[in-house]
Amino acid sequence: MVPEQQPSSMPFQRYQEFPRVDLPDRTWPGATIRSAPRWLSTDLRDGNQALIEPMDPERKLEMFQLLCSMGYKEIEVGFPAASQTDFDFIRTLIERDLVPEDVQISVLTQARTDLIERSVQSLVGAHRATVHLYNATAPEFRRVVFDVDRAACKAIAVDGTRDVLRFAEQYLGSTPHFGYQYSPEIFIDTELDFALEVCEGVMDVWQPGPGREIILNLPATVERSTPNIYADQIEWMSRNLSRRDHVCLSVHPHNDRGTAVASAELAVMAGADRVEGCLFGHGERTGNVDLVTLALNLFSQGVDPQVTISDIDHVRRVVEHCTQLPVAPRHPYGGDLVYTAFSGSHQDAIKKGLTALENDAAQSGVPVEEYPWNVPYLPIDPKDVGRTYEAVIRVNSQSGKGGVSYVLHRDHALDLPRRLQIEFSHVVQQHTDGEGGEFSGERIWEIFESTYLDETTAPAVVAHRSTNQDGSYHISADVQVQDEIREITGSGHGPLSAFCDALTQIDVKVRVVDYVEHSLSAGTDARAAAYVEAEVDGTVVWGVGIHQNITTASLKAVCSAVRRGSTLV
Ligand SMILES: CC(=O)SCCNC(=O)CCNC(=O)[C@H](O)C(C)(C)COP(=O)(O)OP(=O)(O)OC[C@H]1O[C@@H](n2cnc3c(N)ncnc32)[C@H](O)[C@@H]1OP(=O)(O)O
Ligand SMILES: CC(C)C(=O)C(=O)O
Ligand SMILES: [Mg+2]
Repeated sequence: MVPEQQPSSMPFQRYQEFPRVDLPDRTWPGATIRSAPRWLSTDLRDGNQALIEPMDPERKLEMFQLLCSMGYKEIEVGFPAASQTDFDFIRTLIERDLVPEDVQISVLTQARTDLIERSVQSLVGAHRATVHLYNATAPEFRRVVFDVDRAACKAIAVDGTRDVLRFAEQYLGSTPHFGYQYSPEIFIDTELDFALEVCEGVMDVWQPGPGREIILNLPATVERSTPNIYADQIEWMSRNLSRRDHVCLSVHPHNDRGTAVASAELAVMAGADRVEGCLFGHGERTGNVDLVTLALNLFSQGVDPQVTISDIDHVRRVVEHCTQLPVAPRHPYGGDLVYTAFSGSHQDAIKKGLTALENDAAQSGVPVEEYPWNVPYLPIDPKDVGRTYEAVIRVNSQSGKGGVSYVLHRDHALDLPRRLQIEFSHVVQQHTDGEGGEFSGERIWEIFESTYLDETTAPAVVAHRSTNQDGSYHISADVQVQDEIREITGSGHGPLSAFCDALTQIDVKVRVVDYVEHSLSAGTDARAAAYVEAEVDGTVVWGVGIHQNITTASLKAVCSAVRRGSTLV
């Protein structure tokens, strides 16, 4: 019987269900995203206004240049009426000609005449610029913050739009590409018919038409609904807006419920043309929607994100420097740990998946980096975003043979036979259980060396000579036994059986059960690894030998098994 959950002591009765949208014929659930939406980065505005320490001009410029280099074409560069620093930064961008020809900068302003005038003034001389006006339209804001009715609330937006037009004519006559964006702030909580009415009023002033688009941005200023309800709201607006062909329908999800990415994706399925957000989800409170995740989610579905994130660590470093806030280790795509597997079964599957990918690519004659990606537990190839496989498999007490042998292969080109993998992973497990924490490649190698390659205890092959007569192999080997070197001789079908025969002269009884060898490198100083599974005094153990000479490597492997067998007995 499953234990019954108990009522919590939380005051959940204080909260209400978010109202649904009456849209029974909604179409978005059947949609697929097949192309990237237009992106707007608001890192320098919404992202910046939420920082403990807002960016100084150098940091702002660094962020702006990063965004341009990634391919963002619409960038909100500040709230110029808010502070001299913001105003001056925008002036610097324009006066020092730092804005690429194909990048449209935008500035945000409240719908207040003096603030609009100052905002428009900040854009004088820009090649491409957008003024972004907002006012809150939700009932609670109308009642509490502005103390206005619907008509007066709409008038704030409409009058503000007139101000924008007026000041643009006055100051920006020479700006070849001037754009306008309006946001009914708190759209998510605004009655849909009223949001529509305000947007229509704004459009009546702006008069969108061919060659004269308007951006209507519908923010989830505070994310309060499940993403499907936001998607319904967007589909409803998209269907009901007039002049739809000349409207760029934009969304601006925040992440209060942790579902901003889903909200943005469903909103695009519901008809949104454009998404506003910040790199790694910076922004007010829990942040704006994360543009990096959105882009790489598209990428992982075979859709060109139209921004380049080929070196995600570089993007992350710049963002961390500019925001002075860290990206969390588990942050999608960019966190330190997101391409790492610690647990045994994951490591095993990844290791097999990577090998299969290489084999499949080789068989079809396609370079592996172009071959369709399909590796368990890794939604994208870390290399596509500039990560190496170094950190993919890391070893701790949760790890199994796959991880340990992957690390040995990665760092030392050793291909341990399966049963040796099992044996050695138990050895490592004893250490991880005892010592705890993560085991580096160096630490694993140390354990491997001391377990299999340490020749300080007897027996150890010092030299060997052999002859092959009458179909029989004769060996004479100098073997270190305690403090002396003994010459032992033996015969067999090959070096291994002859050596095992010779070892009986020093009272060692060993029978080879399995033998595997492979080369470790190419060229004149090529080395080989030999693995011997042997029964030593009734115990079956593995031994490993590494040497330029493959016969020497195999004899060393036998001695390694003998040493290991005698310690275990
Ligand atoms: C959801 C968002 O992220 S919106 C963007 C938020 N970002 C910012 O506010 C950062 C920059 N803002 C600022 O620095 C300041 O707010 C300033 C300089 C623009 C204005 O400062 P102040 O004049 O002191 O006004 P304050 O910030 O207190 O704003 C509140 C006043 O503006 C009014 N107001 C607020 N938003 C708007 C708006 N979008 N349109 C018109 N009026 C508005 C309020 O009703 C209130 O008016 P009241 O004083 O008559 O009651
Ligand atoms: C100004 C608007 C677009 C905003 O940032 C919000 O509503 O979150
Ligand atoms: Mg916002």
